[in-house]
Amino acid sequence: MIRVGVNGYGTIGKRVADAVEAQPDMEIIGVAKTQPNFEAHTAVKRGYPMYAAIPERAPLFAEAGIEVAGEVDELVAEADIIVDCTPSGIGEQNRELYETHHTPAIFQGGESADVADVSFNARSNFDAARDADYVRVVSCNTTGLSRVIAPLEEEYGVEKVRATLVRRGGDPGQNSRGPINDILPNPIKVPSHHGPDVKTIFPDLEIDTLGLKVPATLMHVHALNVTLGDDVTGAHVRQLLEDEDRIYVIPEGLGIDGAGKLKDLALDAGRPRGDLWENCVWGESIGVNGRDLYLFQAIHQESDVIPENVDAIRAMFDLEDKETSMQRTDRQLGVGISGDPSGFSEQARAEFADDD
Ligand SMILES: NC(=O)C1=CN([C@@H]2O[C@H](COP(=O)(O)OP(=O)(O)OC[C@H]3O[C@@H](n4cnc5c(N)ncnc54)[C@H](O)[C@@H]3O)[C@@H](O)[C@H]2O)C=CC1
Ligand SMILES: O=C(OP(=O)(O)O)[C@H](O)COP(=O)(O)O
Repeated sequence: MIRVGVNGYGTIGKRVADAVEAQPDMEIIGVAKTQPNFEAHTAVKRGYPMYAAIPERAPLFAEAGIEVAGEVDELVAEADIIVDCTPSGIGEQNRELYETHHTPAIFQGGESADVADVSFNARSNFDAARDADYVRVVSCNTTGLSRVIAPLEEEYGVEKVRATLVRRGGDPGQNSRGPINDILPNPIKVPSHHGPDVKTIFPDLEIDTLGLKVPATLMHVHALNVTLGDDVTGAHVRQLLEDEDRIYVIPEGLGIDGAGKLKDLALDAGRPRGDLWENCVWGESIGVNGRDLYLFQAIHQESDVIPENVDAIRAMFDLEDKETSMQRTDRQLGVGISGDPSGFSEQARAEFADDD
């Protein structure tokens, strides 16, 4: 049983904690937080021991009625691995703490690539993280791009990727973010940082990306053009993507015409926090002209990286091969929307219970 600590219990951290706890081969031994806000109370309700990320603030937790199990360095000392889910730039500062205690760590995509030995996407380079001490799970957008590029590259070869990323302005709780009423080229300079980030996973890939930010909190939407190595048909590409567990090809006829209805689908299905761990590719958008493939996909920024963090732990401890780890993660979480979108989580869990 791998003993996991989560440092930084916000949007990503709380989801990672629940996903780890749902696995049979790992457990949460504590989470570190800076303040006793509503998420701290949720952590307590879920039974996660609470550690003070900033020692001087420990008394605030006691005042809020939250028992503190210790300070963050105690959590780091006790854990087999820390998943660092602190805001961009803080993870880099924390690396010294992890090194001091010889505790391996996973960082998130807001950190620069050189924070870790390996940038990770389970589908694309699982084995690169084997036995690594420091791994960075790439950002939500890079994860979304990598999951599509990997099967295309394997099946047809990829000559060039061009992607326009329409990014949500902030997460639902980030009321200080924007824009509120604007459409921002962001970054204005082309290419955006996403292309180079994808190249941390596919070093030889030709890719240009453009980014925008819009007044939405739901999801990112990508418009993708991939020049493939072979002439293909749309139907062939569609089948290839449908065969990927972490890609949901949205069927025609469901009336899902945007990110809002995708989120409704997840909520109707009873998914925790309305999460959509899969890339959501509109089936109707998959179009081919010679070797040029086009498609639209929506990426749920708050949750697509969550299964990747679980797989990164298994890779770093050399617990499973890629396929076994990804399948186990997916089944425990309920990843994989299939025929009946209204009941997929329960169905996936039941299948797993049958298997084990
Ligand atoms: N929210 C998103 O859409 C995605 C975020 N990421 C990356 O994940 C990382 C975390 O992002 P979020 O969860 O969105 O941030 P967040 O702001 O929701 O959560 C970060 C948490 O860390 C806490 N924190 C701040 N300083 C700390 C410290 N010194 N020690 C311990 N905890 C501290 C904050 O109070 C907060 O609870 C970033 O690198 C981000 O770029 C990656 C994919 C998607
Ligand atoms: O890494 C992300 O996006 P990005 O790859 O577009 O920079 C995550 O969605 C977090 O982005 P944020 O820095 O806008 O919170």
